Amino acid sequence: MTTYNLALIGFGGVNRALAELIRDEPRRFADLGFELRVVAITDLAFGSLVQGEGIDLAAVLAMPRGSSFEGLPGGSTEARNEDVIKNSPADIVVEATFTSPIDGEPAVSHVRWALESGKHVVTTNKGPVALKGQELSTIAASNGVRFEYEGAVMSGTPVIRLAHKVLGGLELRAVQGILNGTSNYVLGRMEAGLGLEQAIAEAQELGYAEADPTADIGGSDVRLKVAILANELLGAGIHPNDVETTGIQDITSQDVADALARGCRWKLIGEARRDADGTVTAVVQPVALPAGHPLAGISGATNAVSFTTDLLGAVTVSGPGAGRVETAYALISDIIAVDEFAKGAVRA
Ligand SMILES: NC(=O)C1=CN([C@@H]2O[C@H](COP(=O)(O)OP(=O)(O)OC[C@H]3O[C@@H](n4cnc5c(N)ncnc54)[C@H](O)[C@@H]3O)[C@@H](O)[C@H]2O)C=CC1
Ligand SMILES: N[C@@H](CC=O)C(=O)O
Repeated sequence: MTTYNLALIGFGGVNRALAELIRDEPRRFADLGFELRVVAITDLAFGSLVQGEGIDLAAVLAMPRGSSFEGLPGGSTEARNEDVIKNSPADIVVEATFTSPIDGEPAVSHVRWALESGKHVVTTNKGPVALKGQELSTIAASNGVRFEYEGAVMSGTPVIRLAHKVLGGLELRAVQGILNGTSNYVLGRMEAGLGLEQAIAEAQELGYAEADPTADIGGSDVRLKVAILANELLGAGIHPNDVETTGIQDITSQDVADALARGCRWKLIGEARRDADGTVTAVVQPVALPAGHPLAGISGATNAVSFTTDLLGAVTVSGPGAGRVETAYALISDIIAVDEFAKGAVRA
């Protein structure tokens, strides 16, 4: 049985959910042909912890936020990310710190340090993928390791890998969908009569929202996801700033009620489309969809994306777009991809 040593960078909702799965369900991984051992954790709130023989996850998960790893063997008060990423005995670095829609930092540096140290990276962080994806994938390839990021779009619902593997041989012409769980949840709660702020607070409590929820409501989270899909699937080579973006911040309770009265539902739609001249146009905007539209019935934190293809027409995938456990699953699917690569490399 292969054992992969993990370094968890960021110990918030998603990485804690992954740690809980490793603690509670080792059989799930054994059935996949490997076991997972967490040898390092860093977080701004806790500091750093490196224990090469494996960290007692039950003990660290029981530590309240605000306590420190200092005092534990291999522990320190500060999140010594660079040292831990470069020098801990991890095979796979799991990056789940805050997403920065501006420059992707510090996650871009975390990913780069790991790949240049010959460590695989799995991440749910959209910043490095949307802003430096091509560069980081090139670094990964030249170091013989994987850079995997399925959770960057639609949480654990397979989108990127599915489109690459299962829609191969089709010409993709456009991608369009609901790509932010928080804003979709909030719009649904506003339909039920809640105010915007109250609905956002619920989404935060449920673990859907970004650390700064204006990224969800203002559209910058979807902008990153549209840029990722446009670059990955349409070969667009665009920057997130190329995606014209309007969020739902100006949609009022009255707008929501008026739409419902007309049989419509407001949705935040992200889209990238290849035009006749070959260029790709990408846009994020709220749209009041008629009830019969396939995306109108997508509710709560569920997301959906529709691929427009030449031979099949529209192919739509729907599933969770946010959530701690759901997103931790994306990391597991990435680790499976790393394992396939590692075993394939061994066989070769
Ligand atoms: N929660 C969700 O549904 C989804 C989250 N994501 C992405 O996954 C990432 C993690 O999400 P969550 O766990 O929900 O966020 P979170 O806010 O619960 O956790 C992030 C953790 O990272 C830590 N952190 C921030 N900067 C750090 C630094 N420089 N060094 C060390 N630790 C640092 C914070 O203290 C916090 O504990 C984010 O980038 C988010 O955009 C992606 C898909 C879905
Ligand atoms: N905050 C995001 C989490 C996933 O990317 C969302 O609500 O969709």
